Amino acid sequence: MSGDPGRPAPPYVIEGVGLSQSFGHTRALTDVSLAIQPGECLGLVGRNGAGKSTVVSILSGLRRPDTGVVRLGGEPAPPVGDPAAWRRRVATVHQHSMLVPTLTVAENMYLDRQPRRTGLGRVLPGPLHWSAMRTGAAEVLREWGVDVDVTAPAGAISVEQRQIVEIARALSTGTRCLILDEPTAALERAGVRRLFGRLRPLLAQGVGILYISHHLEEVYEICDRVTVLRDGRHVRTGAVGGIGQDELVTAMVGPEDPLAGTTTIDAAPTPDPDAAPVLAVRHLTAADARGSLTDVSLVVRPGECVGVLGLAGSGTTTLADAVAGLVRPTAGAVLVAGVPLPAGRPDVALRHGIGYVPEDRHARGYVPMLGVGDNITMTITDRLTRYGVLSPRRHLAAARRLAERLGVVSAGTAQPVVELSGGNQQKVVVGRALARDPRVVVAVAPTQGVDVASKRALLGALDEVRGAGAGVLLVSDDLADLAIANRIVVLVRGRTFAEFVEPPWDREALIAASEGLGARDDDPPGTGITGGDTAAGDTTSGSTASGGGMGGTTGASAAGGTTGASAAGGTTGDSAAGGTTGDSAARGGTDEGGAAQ
Ligand SMILES: Nc1ncnc2c1ncn2[C@@H]1O[C@H](COP(=O)(O)OP(=O)(O)OP(=O)(O)O)[C@@H](O)[C@H]1O
Repeated sequence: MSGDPGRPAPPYVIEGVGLSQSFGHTRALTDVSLAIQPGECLGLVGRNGAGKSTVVSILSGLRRPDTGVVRLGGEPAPPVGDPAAWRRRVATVHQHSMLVPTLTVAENMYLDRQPRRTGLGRVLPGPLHWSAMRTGAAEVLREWGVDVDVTAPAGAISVEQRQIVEIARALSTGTRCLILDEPTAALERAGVRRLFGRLRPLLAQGVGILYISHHLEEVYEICDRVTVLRDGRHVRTGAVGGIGQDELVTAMVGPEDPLAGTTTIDAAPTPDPDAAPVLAVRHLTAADARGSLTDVSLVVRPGECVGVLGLAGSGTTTLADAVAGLVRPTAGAVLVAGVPLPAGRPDVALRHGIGYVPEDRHARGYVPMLGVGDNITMTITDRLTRYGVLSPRRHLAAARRLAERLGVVSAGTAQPVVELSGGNQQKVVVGRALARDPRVVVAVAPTQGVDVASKRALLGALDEVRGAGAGVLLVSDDLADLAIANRIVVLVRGRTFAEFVEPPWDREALIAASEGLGARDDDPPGTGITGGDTAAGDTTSGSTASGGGMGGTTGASAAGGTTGASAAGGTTGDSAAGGTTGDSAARGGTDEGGAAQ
């Protein structure tokens, strides 16, 4: 590890020395070395395409480097091609789900190590002990606080649940070396807290962890040291306490990168409050395993970005899917520019101007073997044809323009998307959603897995769309994403719980609201949200003018329905809880009055 004066003494739990790897003309890694001591958590950071996942596949035994060696506990690693031997020594949670979707959650938890009933040793192993597998899996997942049916196929559970199953599976093998490649990308805050709560005792027991994340605050929270890669090369390694966040970002992007600290997102301009909504969601009710919706109403006006925040299972992704036609609601309506969309018809939603960035980019976002150009122009092929034949010239020009707009780094528009780094795949997905100049962009976690600088570029692209008069419905629990929002609607257990109408956003108030909590202790009287437990059916949601950096909030939820909005249907009522201001009610987009315009 060149340039690391504090290099720990061997034996290392895992050590990669002089690793180099090329893919065709792409040099993914050049002479990278890193090592992890027992009980140490090493962060590995770098921009999209810096080579982090390539390091992970080499250190997990999935790929033999062109040059360099891997040692585990000071000894040579098993040969590539003996995955079972590697799995006993190194537990890896990859960026892409490695669960077998057709097997049950319990079967996935015990892949390769199924418990068996007593047999006759090696000669005649006993039959699989299915009930032990189910009970064991349920127990581990209960410890993680995940309510998953272990007999359900892994393909049927949510992205977040899948990720937790993978992490729990990796940790339950008793390994001394754990590699986590963006483990929190699909986790909400409570999940991240739980994850860190699990990692700390493991570190105390001497397990070494390689931790990859684009969330730098996590690196500062859990890692002892951090290694920075740039363009496949080792740039720096040091104790996290000795490297400030700005320094870390500069090391990642390079001092002369135009994105280094310059691009900021300006405060969102206020859209015309009297403009007819470009998107209206009316009394939407939908059942879905990933979170149901009950009577949710909201509007998005031209030039407006409405953020939607909520914990996993709160219904935020179901709302996005229902607007995009991928979930069929049981009641309610979605209108684009006043025209009701038929339920469950994504093709019609697309034609009416909905651009969609799905949560699960690997399953729904792109066709892996198709090139960047084919993927990014997929929603506009009708516009690129002449006399029924695709015009190669127009196709190439559109592909280049879109890839450039999103800053997709690839070997060219013909490169299959499967070969791109995770963050660049995400840019292709966003590019595809924006290609058709949509009236409304519905984006779920659009910056997931994207590096800090590219994040600004992606959010900038959404901001631009909004600036050009489209509406944006932005579902994200990354509060940095929500910086571009004009309003933020918070869902709790499928219902609208609160609405924040005036930036700048108060981080703590947003988090509290998403967890169904009311005013913070330190809020002055008369400010903040007073929200009860929506399940109790007796919610009292107040609203306020801005105070303490928090915009006015107007709660609107549940059967109590003291705030008229969606539950009462039809009017925006003042809150009985007091503190309601005309401002928040007038601008509150959940009012059906707005939706009806
Ligand atoms: N199978 C492959 N075929 C061709 N090129 C590849 C392949 N896998 C990775 N690459 C290239 O190697 C480089 C490093 O990619 P890698 O996935 O390791 O980056 P990363 O740092 O993990 O990025 P991200 O943060 O976006 O996940 C990229 O230029 C990528 O396009």
